[in-house]
Amino acid sequence: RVVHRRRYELAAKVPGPTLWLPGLGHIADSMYHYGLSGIDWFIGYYKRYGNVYRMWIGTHLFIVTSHPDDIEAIVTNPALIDKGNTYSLLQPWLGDGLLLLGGKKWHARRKMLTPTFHFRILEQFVEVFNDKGEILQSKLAELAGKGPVDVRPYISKHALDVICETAMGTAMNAQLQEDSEYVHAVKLACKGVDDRHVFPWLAYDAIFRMTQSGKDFFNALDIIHGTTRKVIASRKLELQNELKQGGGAATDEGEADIGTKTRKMFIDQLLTMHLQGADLSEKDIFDEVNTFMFEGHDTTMTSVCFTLFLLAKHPEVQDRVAEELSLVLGDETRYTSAQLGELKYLEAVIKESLRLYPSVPVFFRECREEFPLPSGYTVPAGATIFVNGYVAHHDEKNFKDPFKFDPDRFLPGSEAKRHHFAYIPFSAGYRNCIGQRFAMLSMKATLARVLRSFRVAPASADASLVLDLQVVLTAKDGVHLVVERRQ
Ligand code: HEM
Repeated sequence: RVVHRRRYELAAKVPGPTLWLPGLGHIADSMYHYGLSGIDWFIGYYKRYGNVYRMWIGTHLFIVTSHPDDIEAIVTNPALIDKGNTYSLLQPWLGDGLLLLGGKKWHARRKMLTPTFHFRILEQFVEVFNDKGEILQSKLAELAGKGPVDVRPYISKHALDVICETAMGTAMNAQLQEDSEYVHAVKLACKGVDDRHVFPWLAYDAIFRMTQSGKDFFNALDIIHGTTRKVIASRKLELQNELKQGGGAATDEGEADIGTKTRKMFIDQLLTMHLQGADLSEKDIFDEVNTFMFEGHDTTMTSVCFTLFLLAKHPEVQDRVAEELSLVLGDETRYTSAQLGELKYLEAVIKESLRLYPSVPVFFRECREEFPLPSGYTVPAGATIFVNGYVAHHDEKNFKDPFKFDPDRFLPGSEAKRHHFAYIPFSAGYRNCIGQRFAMLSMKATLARVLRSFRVAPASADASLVLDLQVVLTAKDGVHLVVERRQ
């Protein structure tokens, strides 16, 4: 009871909306002011209350901050690595994968998985990016000259093909099939998670299971999990045979030897560790593969779509990108990781796009003990810290003219001028995105492929996007672009 009283006392010192409907707290207030979905309330609340404010959802307290000093103190604090219940809706899909793990288990797993994202391994994925990119290129060629079209389904299938091949070593050929059961299942599973975020009563399993969305969700998980299980079983058999023949030794850097073509994907690296006696069970591998599939698909897809939209709206920037591409890539049709590394302007464009439209705009930390924030307020024990990167990215204290698309902000040399924790599309500190370098490389490869061959334009001069926060930040009505062949 003392802890509760203290929580209410500390919460009362933090600004926030009046609770005029007990039990519904923030939800009622944000619906009243800003509607049911969308993210307008992020900026709305920032304007009303500043960088730090409180929210009650039911009886649970959230302290929201977008202050870079607070963000730094939070993400670099080893006592603040647990995420609590905020991600529990993903549990049936991802189990105890890295994204959801906490405490010592997370520490050990993170240490074990870090080498699987070594740059030497990522370099080999460029071949996959080339193969899948060529298919995307041929699909977009069919759209050229045909007027505005929603490019998202094309980019989405491409992203799925890339992650299936790199995470599971399996070609799903989503781009080549009209009706893939697996692709359909991934879509339904994402929709189920989205629905549960938008309609809070669906968070209760018993209610969710009675709805069509819930039935679709659990059927979809059966298909997704069944596929992961099958792939693990067959790759394990292959690896066991290869190990018997003397391959697959660990290198002195502790990473799995991925010398042969069939043994380079994430799943093979995890299975090699498992077979060599690491503390990584088959169930752990199952959860990690599902996590990579989930984290590595929608995030990059939505970011590529936003970047294409921004380039369509800013032809002068698109021309500069095209110039850089022709300078660095010449007539090459298969790109190398070294060439992709040289595309500094394209990199600045992607970073600026992630500033304006971060795929993962917010994240959470569970606060078990009172935590004083550098900005002045104290987070009570038992509250959840809500880090709002979206607002930090749109705060004029951090970025001049924050709603303007200006990739020059991210050209080499410019970044040193601002607070290191004002820009956090991949989070930062202990629990930053383990797939960050993979994501940047794959997005560069995709955008280079598209923009080398095509010019994109908006569907109309005043085209704009309605943002929606689903599992990731998305454009609610798709991304409609005119695609033309580049001469
Ligand atoms: C544009 C693309 C991406 C963005 C913006 C992004 C962003 C993020 C963010 C903000 C987090 C922290 C989430 C939190 O603390 O709750 C995160 C974590 C994570 N990301 Fe990414 N991500 C991207 C792509 C990827 C890819 C391609 C992969 C894997 C192939 C991946 C795997 C993960 C994993 C496993 C975690 C959990 C890390 C941990 O807790 O130790 N992400 N990502």
